[in-house]
Amino acid sequence: MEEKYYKLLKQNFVSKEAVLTEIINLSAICELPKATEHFMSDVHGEYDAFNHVLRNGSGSIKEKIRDCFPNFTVEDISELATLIYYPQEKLEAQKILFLDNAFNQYCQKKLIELLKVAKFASQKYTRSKVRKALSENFRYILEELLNEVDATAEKKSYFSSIIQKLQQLGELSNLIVSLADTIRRLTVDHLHIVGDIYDRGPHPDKIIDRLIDMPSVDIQWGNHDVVWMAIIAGSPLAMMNVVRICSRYANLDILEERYGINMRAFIDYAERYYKPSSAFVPQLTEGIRISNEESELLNKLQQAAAILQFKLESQLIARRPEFLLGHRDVLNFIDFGNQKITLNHRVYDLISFQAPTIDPKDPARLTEEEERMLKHLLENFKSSHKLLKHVHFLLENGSMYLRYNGNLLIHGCIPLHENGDFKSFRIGDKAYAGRELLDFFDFNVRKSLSNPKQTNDFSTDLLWYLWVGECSSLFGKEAMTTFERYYIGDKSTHIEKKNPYYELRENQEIIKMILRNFNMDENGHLINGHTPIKEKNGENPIKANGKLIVIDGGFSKPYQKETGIAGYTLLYNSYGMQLVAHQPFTTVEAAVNKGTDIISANRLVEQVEEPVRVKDTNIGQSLMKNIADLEYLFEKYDLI
Ligand SMILES: O=P(O)(O)OC[C@H]1O[C@](O)(COP(=O)(O)O)[C@@H](O)[C@@H]1O
Ligand SMILES: [Mn+2]
Repeated sequence: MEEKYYKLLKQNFVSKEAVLTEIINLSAICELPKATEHFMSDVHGEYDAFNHVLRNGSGSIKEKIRDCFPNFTVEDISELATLIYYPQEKLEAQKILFLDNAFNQYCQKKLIELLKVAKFASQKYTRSKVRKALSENFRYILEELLNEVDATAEKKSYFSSIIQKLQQLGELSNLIVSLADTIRRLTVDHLHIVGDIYDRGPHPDKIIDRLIDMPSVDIQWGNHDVVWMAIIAGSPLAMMNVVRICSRYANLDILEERYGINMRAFIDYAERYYKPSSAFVPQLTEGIRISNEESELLNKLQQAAAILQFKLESQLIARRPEFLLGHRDVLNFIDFGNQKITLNHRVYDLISFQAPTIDPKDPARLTEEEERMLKHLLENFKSSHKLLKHVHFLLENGSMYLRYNGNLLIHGCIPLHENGDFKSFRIGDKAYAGRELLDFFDFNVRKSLSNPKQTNDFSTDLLWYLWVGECSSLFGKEAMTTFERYYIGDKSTHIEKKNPYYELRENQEIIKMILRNFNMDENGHLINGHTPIKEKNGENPIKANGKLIVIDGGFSKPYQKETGIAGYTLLYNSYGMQLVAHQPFTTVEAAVNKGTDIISANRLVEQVEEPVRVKDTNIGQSLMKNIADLEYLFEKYDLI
């Protein structure tokens, strides 16, 4: 086996010297500073804000400009940064402002500045990596220009002749756009999305399209992602939940326009059975207006989806006693005649509870019409090419957790008992806890999606458990009180009690224990999303003596009034980790025309004594293994 392996390896090299060259090349890469990782989470469909933070690299671009041009004023930095964030829009705005000649001069000046920044940003990469970051159309010209930007006097005319030619051919603007893209790509090397791309905001689909085009990205699934994935895995229950949330946040466009799902039959059904009710008034983001008619329709759709969700959930609870969700079988606790419900031995009045299609004797039963409609609608969802593409992207590039460069990334939590022990989830005679539990969930997410035709199988049902279950690492609460929030006035029933993890995670010993359970070094960090940090109440996103960082992006507009800011993102480069706080994003126009940025503060999480090098990273570890193999090959070259 060993021998075969080295024979194969040898085929990649024409000579012993070629092996040596590769060893030198890889060893040099290992000594380079570690590239920048960017962490975002809970983007919740807010494409413009997400796109802005992606473009400004949470402040990394401005930092590069500052380091490259120490004499630049704040205004100079902001000007150039805007051009790098939004090159197309910025150039168009400048064109209107200037006469032709002045515009050309502007372009020339900016091109030189951009080349200098690009050269500066490429310092920590190999030439081959920089070449890959240049757009194919302009690769040769850009390489020339990058080489010559600091040209000596005799080469100056060569440099300017290239620029003049580009100007004559009307290509200078395109080159600037391409160079700005390269700078952004060189500044942030890898992106982590720590869950919750979907729901509440209007454009999750655009976010995923953007992620698909990114060179290096991974995703840790959030509860709001898994519930969309569950639809493609065949769950009508997850589908009703998604329809309910889309109606609640006036986002039907995602389904109808973007994913091409025909909602006609469902709309018809909801119109026939439901009247608007105050608990179901759609939640609108500030500044968004809809007509009364639309609002009433969304109201009825939300009610219809909610009732169907509760029926299907009741069926699931009955067929999965092992999920221990019996106490959440709300429809079975209702006294329909008196419009009351008994929860935890207490009786509550139901408010505006409309259930026109429920048979009190068998409340979980779907009517024939509902059976047919749901079957049809599910087929519709499952034949949306775009949705399939997006879910498969999430599946292939995502996981329940990720261990990356010493850090552990998890959207929600690790379920714990109050005493800090791992809380286990029992299925049959096996109990899963900690890392084993997350591996079990991960395995079943993949299994359910490999059998999309099965709708009631264990794996598909488990995806619903991930949405509402007490031992779900994505939910992290005792129970989801959707029913109570809609129909019960007593607010104490609305509370969703968090898993003890959320208190215990303040303690660094707990985080170390979790890292050990994941077979990781205690020096690493745990990175979470999921829970908005209420900065205005003084909550600190850096916990457990710096070992745990919560980066709920707070992008979700409806939640910004609670948090007081638009949330956090994280950067990890060769100098350490920085947490970045963001203000709410306004519009692209304001960003382009006024240079409005949304970064309010950077906070150092940890500064390393020695800059982290590639050899200290995951990629570095595998490069070192390659080097060891190549060294062996080099030594025995003539014998193999
Ligand atoms: O405010 P909304 O959109 O009705 O959602 C409330 C529900 O969202 C949840 O907070 C889950 O969503 P998050 O993952 O964004 O926290 C549930 O616990 C809660 O019942
Ligand atoms: Mn979440």
